Amino acid sequence: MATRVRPSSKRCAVIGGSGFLGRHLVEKLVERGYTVSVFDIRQNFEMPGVTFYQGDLCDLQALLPALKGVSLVFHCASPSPASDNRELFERVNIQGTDTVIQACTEVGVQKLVLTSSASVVFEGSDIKNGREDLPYAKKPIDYYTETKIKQEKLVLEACDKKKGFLTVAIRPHGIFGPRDPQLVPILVDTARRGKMKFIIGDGTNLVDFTFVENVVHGHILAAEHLRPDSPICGKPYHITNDEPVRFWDFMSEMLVGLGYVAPRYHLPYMLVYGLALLLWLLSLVLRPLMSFKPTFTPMRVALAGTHHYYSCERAKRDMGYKPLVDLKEGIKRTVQSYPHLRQNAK
Ligand SMILES: NC(=O)C1=CN([C@@H]2O[C@H](COP(=O)(O)OP(=O)(O)OC[C@H]3O[C@@H](n4cnc5c(N)ncnc54)[C@H](OP(=O)(O)O)[C@@H]3O)[C@@H](O)[C@H]2O)C=CC1
Ligand SMILES: CC(C)=CCC[C@@H](C)[C@H]1CC[C@H]2C3=C(CC[C@]12C)[C@@]1(C)CCC(=O)C[C@@H]1CC3
Repeated sequence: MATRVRPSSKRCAVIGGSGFLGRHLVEKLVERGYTVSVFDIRQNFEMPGVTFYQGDLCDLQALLPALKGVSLVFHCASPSPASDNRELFERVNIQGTDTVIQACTEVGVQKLVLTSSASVVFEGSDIKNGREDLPYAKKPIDYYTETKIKQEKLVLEACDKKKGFLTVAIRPHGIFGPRDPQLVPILVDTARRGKMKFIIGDGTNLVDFTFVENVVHGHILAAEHLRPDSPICGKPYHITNDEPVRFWDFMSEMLVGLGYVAPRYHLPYMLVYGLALLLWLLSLVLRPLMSFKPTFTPMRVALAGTHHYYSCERAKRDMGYKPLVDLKEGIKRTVQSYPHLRQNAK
């Protein structure tokens, strides 16, 4: 049993704090006067007011020192959604999250804020202004989503006012911004390989893309509203830019901002989805012989060709959430932050 140190309300830990969202969160917390412990499998920056603990969150003994004396923990670590390693997702997102809860209880952490995902309700068909009471996906579209569902349930079910352990889950959608390792880099890579010429479907599908600083704001508001008398205990909250946008308009704006040509030829959604499914099956069958990763996975095609946007009314009502940076400004800041990904960049 670990010894308990009296937790300070301005001391917090960010698990996954070296990642895209995690690092933005750490920077904002420090700006707001928090002392931060980062726990991550890798360390990629240094900052005054931040102590690093390197380790695997599945390892209880490695986690305990990082959480000791801390009253608030943010858990935003996950394997990349681009992976298809089922065992890794189960180990990190399910068993690892169980270990995080165990570590919090052992050292007397009072609040746990989980970064979940709005995709926990997404099954590949349209969601328009979806609220948090939508049922979890019965047929999750990939292992990432399947394990994010189980992870969210674990964290919300662990909320126990009597024991003084309060939890909440933030469900962002399509996070973008400076240093994002996924959306813009994958988009640019696809464009550079000449594969961003086509619009999947009629191009009118609306989607949420959320600027990273708004996601950070939602996390901090949740942490600061998490009290025994608060309605947010044990509940999930959508955090979005509250500005659903056509998926293909958003992608085109990013591409054109970086000097690439916007996609313009339309392809039928079902045709592309069918091809993506076929390629994915082929990659599974051929795995013992050769490894190839299709760019257009069934998940990405579904995300690119359907409506999926979510209401953040509950976050507005219960924690006074309002996006701080609008989509136009978010896109501008993101484009400016990637000079090396511009067309013609050396
Ligand atoms: N990006 C998005 O659009 C969305 C993300 N989310 C959620 O937000 C969270 C943060 O995502 P994002 O910042 O994009 O992801 P990142 O991959 O940038 O950050 C996750 C961090 O967690 C680390 N990590 C992974 N496995 C472990 C482990 N076993 N022990 C300790 N650290 C580990 C990663 O290290 P390494 O890189 O070496 O694996 C990385 O530093 C995730 O929970 C994700 O599910 C939700 C909705 C949308
Ligand atoms: C069609 C194509 C190749 C577009 C390139 C952009 C995509 C890589 C992104 C578009 C929507 C993004 C998204 C996620 C990852 C990156 C995209 C597929 C998530 C799956 C990340 C993790 C989540 O929790 C949900 C996200 C939904 C949107």
